[in-house]
Amino acid sequence: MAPVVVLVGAPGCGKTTVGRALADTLSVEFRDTDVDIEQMAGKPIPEIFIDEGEAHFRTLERAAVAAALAGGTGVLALGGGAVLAEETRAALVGHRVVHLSVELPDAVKRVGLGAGRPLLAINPRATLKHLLDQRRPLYAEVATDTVVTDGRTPAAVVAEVAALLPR
Ligand SMILES: Nc1ncnc2c1ncn2[C@@H]1O[C@H](COP(=O)(O)OP(=O)(O)O)[C@@H](O)[C@H]1O
Ligand SMILES: O=C(O)C1=C[C@@H](OP(=O)(O)O)[C@@H](O)[C@H](O)C1
Ligand SMILES: [Mg+2]
Repeated sequence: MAPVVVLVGAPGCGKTTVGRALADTLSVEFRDTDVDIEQMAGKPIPEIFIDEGEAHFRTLERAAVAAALAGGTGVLALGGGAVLAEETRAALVGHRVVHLSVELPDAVKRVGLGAGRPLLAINPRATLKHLLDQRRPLYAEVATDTVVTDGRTPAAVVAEVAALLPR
């Protein structure tokens, strides 16, 4: 069975937060490929970046996304960079994919100075701007729906995503 919904979007758009709450609302399981990658590697994401580098992380991520899509968990959150892989974009065709969109001001506020995102460890604002510019077309390419998250609470976003799903 396919996941009920796959969430994509930039770091800080709320994939993990909204995904977990949405899964609760729908009484289905929640899966986050970042957690799966950490389990595969046996270490946190920042350590994978430090020890093996981003390319290795992306290899693990492609495998984690493919396994999770085949696994059929209810709500599936991807990492923000998963859509960079052509293979992953192709694998998402036919799934219900919701892009949680966020623009720079809210993304910066939300990711703050948190240590969990190695790509944003240096100059988070400039890096996020670059990531958003590079990835916006890729999120649009894979998404079946887009839900705006700027200035909205996670609960409001959850309700809008839930309303898109078949009952
Ligand atoms: N709609 C929202 N409004 C305000 N803060 C949010 C919203 N969605 C998520 N957050 C907060 O932003 C941070 C990043 O959210 P997270 O779910 O980890 O994003 P992602 O998984 O997309 O990177 C968390 O601290 C979370 O509580
Ligand atoms: O944007 C990215 O390339 C990344 C986003 C992170 O996930 P979130 O989007 O959940 O923060 C995580 O997969 C890793 O740090 C790389
Ligand atoms: Mg996340």
